[in-house]
Amino acid sequence: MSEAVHTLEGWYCLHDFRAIDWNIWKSLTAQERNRAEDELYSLLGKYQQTEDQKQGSTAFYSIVGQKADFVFMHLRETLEELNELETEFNKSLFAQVTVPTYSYVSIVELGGYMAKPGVDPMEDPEIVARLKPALPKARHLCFYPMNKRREGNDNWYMLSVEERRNFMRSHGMIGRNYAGKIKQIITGSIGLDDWEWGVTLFAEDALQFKKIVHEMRFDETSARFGDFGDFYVGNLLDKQKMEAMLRL
Ligand code: VOV
Repeated sequence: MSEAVHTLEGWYCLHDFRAIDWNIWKSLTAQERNRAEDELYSLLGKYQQTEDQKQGSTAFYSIVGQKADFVFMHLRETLEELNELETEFNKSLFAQVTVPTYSYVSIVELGGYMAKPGVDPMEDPEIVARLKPALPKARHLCFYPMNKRREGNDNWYMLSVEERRNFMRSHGMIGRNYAGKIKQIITGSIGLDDWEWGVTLFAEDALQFKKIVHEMRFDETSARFGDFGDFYVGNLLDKQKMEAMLRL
């Protein structure tokens, strides 16, 4: 039996991917479209208020390609609050022109491989800020779920904690090369959704997503043990950008 790594958890996370049914959107009257947009923007205003009160955070991005048109990434203290957000949006007029295409439920996680022994991390404001972050408003977002492989000799969970710590050290060395270029939010989802982690990356330059995933792919941590779900990539949205996207 290998020793489980101690993890720290922060805010719960919901990635809510939606497509817009443009036929329905175009079939509405101008007045109905205005009402639907007003509701959406008032919800965005509420999300910003929650963020200003440090009670959570929401990232709002368009998604390029056919997998979705936009994503809300919500962080909140409890699963109940995420449920309330989802239901409140689903009841909105604007939701009636959207189609849910994917969602992911997880929780902000910091692994314990690099933890300083004897220090209570929850006393460290730095750590707490990383567990309950204000999500970046970077130009681009990339999301994908991933597992650590459990197949034959490539079973991450059968490795000793020493071996895993060494792998994660080399992973972290690569990651550090992207400090200032990529902000990563790792969310754990074992027991919460279909993969073991959600990886959400923020960058001003979308090419950096390709650079870091490519470089990590050659590192044994990912080369041997990384299994990946679908990738989603997109661009920062705000009220003005959404108005332009929705304008007929
Ligand atoms: C953008 C930079 C970046 C940086 C600096 C970075 C650093 C670190 C450190 C120091 C640690 C260990 C924390 C601890 O345990 O103290 C981690 C942890 C983790 N990472 Fe990471 N990662 C980055 C980026 C980064 C990427 C791009 C990916 C996807 C990997 C790929 O192949 O697509 C990733 C994955 C993970 C995961 C799934 C975990 C948890 C693994 C576990 O088993 O617990 N991560 N990550």
